[in-house]
Amino acid sequence: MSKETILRIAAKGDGVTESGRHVSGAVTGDTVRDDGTIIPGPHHVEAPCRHFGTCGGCQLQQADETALRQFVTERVAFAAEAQELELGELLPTHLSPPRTRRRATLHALKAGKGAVIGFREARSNRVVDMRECHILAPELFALVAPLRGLIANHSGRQPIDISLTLADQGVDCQLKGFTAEGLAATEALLDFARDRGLARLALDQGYGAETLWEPEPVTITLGSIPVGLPQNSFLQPTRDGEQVLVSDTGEFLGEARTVADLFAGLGTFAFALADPAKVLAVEAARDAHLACKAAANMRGVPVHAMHRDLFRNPLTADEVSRFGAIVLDPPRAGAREQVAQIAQSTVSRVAYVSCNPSSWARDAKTLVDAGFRLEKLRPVGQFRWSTHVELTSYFTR
Ligand SMILES: C[S@@+](CC[C@H](N)C(=O)[O-])C[C@H]1O[C@@H](n2cnc3c(N)ncnc32)[C@H](O)[C@@H]1O
Repeated sequence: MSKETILRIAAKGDGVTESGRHVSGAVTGDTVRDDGTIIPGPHHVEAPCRHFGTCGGCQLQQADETALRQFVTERVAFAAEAQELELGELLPTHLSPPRTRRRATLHALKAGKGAVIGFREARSNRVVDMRECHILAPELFALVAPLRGLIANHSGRQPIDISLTLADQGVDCQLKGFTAEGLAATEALLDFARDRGLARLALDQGYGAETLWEPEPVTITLGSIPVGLPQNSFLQPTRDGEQVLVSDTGEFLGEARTVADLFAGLGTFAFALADPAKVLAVEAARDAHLACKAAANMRGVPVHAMHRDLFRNPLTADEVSRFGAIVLDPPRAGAREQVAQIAQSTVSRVAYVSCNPSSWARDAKTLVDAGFRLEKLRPVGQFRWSTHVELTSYFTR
């Protein structure tokens, strides 16, 4: 019987052999027989979590640190190669450690007299009843058992989505699909929030998130500025990952005195770069934009927040040309329209942070065709053990 070696892990997490065969569950260095049997190689480890294989939260726990790092690095490097981008320096890949995820959406259902709570199974609506988790920050995981109890005692039977975010004051928790009818139900929720020391508890009963409990305004500190945290706003998934993204952009653009932060969210990059730089922070989500604006005004930070849809109404080439540097961190679709304007501008320094190597590579090609050089590129894996990959990059001309 012939055998083949797994050379790399492909974008969706399968191992791939030299002949291009995809093998689910195999990692770099494994051997696979004709009948599909995987003979574990030096990078194949026992998954740390008992739920691995059923839980849809992780795809790559069978890969050791070296194989994971190689996967994240190659995802980014291959995307660059596919667009024939010439690279100055590939910076070391950053992987977030276990138990650092500071935001997650879990799902829950009543089951018999109890309840199940956890991530969904891959490609299924079934919820895995989470008894351990190696990705969630301990503050989030500590709420899983109490939430199971809360939902078990609840009268409704519809599925519930639970969004958890670790904010400055503790955990911000939103329950979607959880109905609280009557005073006793509301009091039970308030007791829960107080006893668990929640920073905020909000219910979405079909009319948007309504806050039940928020003893002091919930914030997230960006740079050194506490910024109000609106419900459902974007936040980098791990604190250590955010630090790498922020420190890279600071290093890339450190001397620029005027910066436009595009797709700015709450101001993750804007507040880190501001003072000495003056920063224009452009964002389409209204709540995030207002939170950024209020924090900048209250603290007297030189961040000017602008509410604008950069897909339909990107900063024009003339507007872009007024800045010493641009940082952009678009959603997964990338920033085709905005990058076309940057290409036509006279700006010469661009830091591009991305959560999708493919759309990034397409946009990077537009920049390179306009005379930019890709100076630096760093692969980043904040979603440890998953196939989501991020990166920082720096372009000059
Ligand atoms: C990947 S997040 C980055 C946010 C921020 N830079 C950070 O690191 O926290 C992308 C941001 O782009 C915003 N966004 C999505 N579509 C947009 C559009 N068409 N115009 C402007 N901003 C948009 C989202 O609301 C989100 O805040």
